[in-house]
Amino acid sequence: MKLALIGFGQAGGKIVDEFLAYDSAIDTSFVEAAIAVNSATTDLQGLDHVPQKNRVLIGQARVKGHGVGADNELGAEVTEADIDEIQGAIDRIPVHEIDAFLIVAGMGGGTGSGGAPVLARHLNRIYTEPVYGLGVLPGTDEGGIYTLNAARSFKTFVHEVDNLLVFDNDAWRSAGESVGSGYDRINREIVERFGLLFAAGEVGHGDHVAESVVDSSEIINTLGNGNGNGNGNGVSTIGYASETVESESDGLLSSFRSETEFDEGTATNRMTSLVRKSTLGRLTLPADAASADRGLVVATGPPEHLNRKGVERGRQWLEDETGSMEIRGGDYPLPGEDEVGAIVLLSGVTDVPRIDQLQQVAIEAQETTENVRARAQDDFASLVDTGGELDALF
Ligand SMILES: Nc1nc2c(ncn2[C@@H]2O[C@H](COP(=O)(O)OP(=O)(O)OP(=O)(O)O)[C@@H](O)[C@H]2O)c(=O)[nH]1
Repeated sequence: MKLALIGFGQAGGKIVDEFLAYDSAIDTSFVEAAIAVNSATTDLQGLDHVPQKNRVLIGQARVKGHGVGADNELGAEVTEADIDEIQGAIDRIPVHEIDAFLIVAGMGGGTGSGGAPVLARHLNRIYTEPVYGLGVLPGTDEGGIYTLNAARSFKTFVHEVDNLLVFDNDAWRSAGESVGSGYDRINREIVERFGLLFAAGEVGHGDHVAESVVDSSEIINTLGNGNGNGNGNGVSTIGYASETVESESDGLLSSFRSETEFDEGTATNRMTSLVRKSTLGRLTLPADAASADRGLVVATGPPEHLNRKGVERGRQWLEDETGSMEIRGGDYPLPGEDEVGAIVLLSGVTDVPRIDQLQQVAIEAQETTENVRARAQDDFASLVDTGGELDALF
């Protein structure tokens, strides 16, 4: 499917940058346009792929290009004030050629966390195309303010978008990695999963006609349709699993194999177990698959290793697992690749322990912050209080 990507804040911009690198490395282009919005000049300068003219600096009057310092209320305010600047960049996109907007943001900071929901509301008011969000949750070790920001942003963002796709940094961090290299690796993981899904809905592999290619409308129907007012179709998470196979260009063995020798049973069993692995393994946002409302299974890999029966079995398994009748399935053929994979999109998940935990910690952080503020005010008052015996200068 064709997307207009908008990266909000530092994390959002870096992930969109990575999407652009991925999009040009594969031969199915799903990025129609990419914009980066930030209140920090240096973050915009650090991007490699987003075109210069599509980098929008907001909040200059308030923060002079220095960012909002993890204050997401300020992030929302400066976005509101400078929405015309962002609209100016969006006006250059041929919106009639896109299937959806995707706003990408880290939810723990200030600019993306506060600004992304404001932009989602704005876009949903103006355009009929669906507006999706890709929200990144902070690690649990980042501290109270990031958790509080993320919980408040999540609560707001989810109602302003047609679906909120979520990636949890906490579930994907590895011990012993520096923050910088950790994010680079995580960003590649993000882009591989979401990129494969969006590219699947944009198949253009010439004469390789798959048995049942996934269409962008199937992704949109799974995520939730744009009805012009956002209106929350809930939260989505993605699973992915793959296995190396021998591709047709891999030498003698395969060159002797004819169409009729295609091992239907192996391909079917492989795909069924990949769908299970993908659903029950590490999701972008860990969640109980049984709580999903809708789902989509996409089989990827060399067309000679994909069969309709495999997708159908995987789809049926997911139907049983979720108890949902709205599980779609299809192929994304990748000629010449040596991996067969299964992407599982679970939409409308409600059993998400990480969100419950995030909200709980955020409520505690909010209470602590209020108490500390109140105490600090009292302490300050008593610090300067002289019992009325000293006059102020003016
Ligand atoms: N996956 C991923 N997460 C990131 C990356 N950079 C930051 N984050 C996460 O995103 C959160 C928000 O950080 P930023 O995107 O830097 O914040 P911002 O939106 O630019 O806002 P301010 O810096 O406060 O103006 C952090 O708490 C991290 O959890 C990144 O490159 N990849």
